[in-house]
Amino acid sequence: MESTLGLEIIEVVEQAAIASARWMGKGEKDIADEVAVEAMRERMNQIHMRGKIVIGEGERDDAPMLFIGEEVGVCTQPNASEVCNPDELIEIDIAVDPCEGTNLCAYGQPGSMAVLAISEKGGLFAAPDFYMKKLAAPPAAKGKVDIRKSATENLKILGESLDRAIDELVVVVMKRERHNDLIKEIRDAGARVRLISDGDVSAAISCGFSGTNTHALMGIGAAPEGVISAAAMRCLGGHFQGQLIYDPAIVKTGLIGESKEANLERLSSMGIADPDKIYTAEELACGETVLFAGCGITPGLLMNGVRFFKGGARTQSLVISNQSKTARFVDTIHMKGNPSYVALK
Ligand SMILES: O=C(COP(=O)(O)O)[C@@H](O)[C@H](O)[C@H](O)[C@H](O)COP(=O)(O)O
Ligand SMILES: [Mn+2]
Ligand SMILES: [Mn+2]
Repeated sequence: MESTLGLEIIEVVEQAAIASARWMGKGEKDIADEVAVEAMRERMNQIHMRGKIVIGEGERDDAPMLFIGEEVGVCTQPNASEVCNPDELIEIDIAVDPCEGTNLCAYGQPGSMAVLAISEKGGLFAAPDFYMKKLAAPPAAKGKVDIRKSATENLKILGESLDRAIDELVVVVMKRERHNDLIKEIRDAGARVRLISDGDVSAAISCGFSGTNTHALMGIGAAPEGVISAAAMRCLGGHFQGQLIYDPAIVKTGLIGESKEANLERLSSMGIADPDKIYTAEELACGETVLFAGCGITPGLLMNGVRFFKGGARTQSLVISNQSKTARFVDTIHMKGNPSYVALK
């Protein structure tokens, strides 16, 4: 699966990022999202694969989305067996966020990316559009930090694991009212906090790479993004844990169903027997083959954003694979028509 898909999915995220980047800074988050969805769908439907969308972020805020259950790829067509070889007919699951950080894109802020994760059927946790408490940390701290522990305890463990003083640690937290106590605790423990308005996928994955000056992600973000982050962190050998949050009183932004009771019922109807379960990266992305792909829309810690020039655009993408154990940064120039020059800078 990996050898054929690895390169093609780069183009899927590249096309989504280019489409979205045309709307960068225009204050139109829904359009930036919609064009990314369309570009992603169009490019995915050219790939010889039998794909099913298991996470299509967008339900929560009525954003345009690739809907859950949607089949994508040439081999989902009725005549698939005539045009696809048997390998390509194996069903694969796909989690997408065509424009992760729509606000960041719409307002020209760093950290917006087109992202997706792929695995064989059943290899990705079909997370409901709920919130998720998350803890991401570098590989050296994997299995040592624990979401059940306090931030103070985890910072101590993190410092020991990374051989750093606590005041040399940077923790990313989303700037939300629900995190006020957490932010205070991290600062009181001596670590530094980088507050972000959106885009916790980039923050989580940055923990998997040294040199990003990002040593942990703590706090509550969206569950679908948690699964995509977990897929990347599983491939990188980093630490990721997630716990679904179903109580609107904890989330405080209000966009989480009607009541705690109704949310619990919804989880149970989805077959989630233990709503408080703490999932590891290996449980959220449990497939034998797991691939993550992302392409920067606006510049971020991991990748450059899309840069347009007269004859096209230049993108930077990242594909991470648990099979080949590679994190491949891909720098691509997309030529439009017959450009009179190709800009390298
Ligand atoms: O920033 C985010 C928004 O994603 P998108 O809708 O694709 O632009 C995500 O990184 C966050 O994980 C998450 O959606 C956010 O935490 C939602 O929380 P809130 O704004 O408090 O409802
Ligand atoms: Mn998102
Ligand atoms: Mn999105």
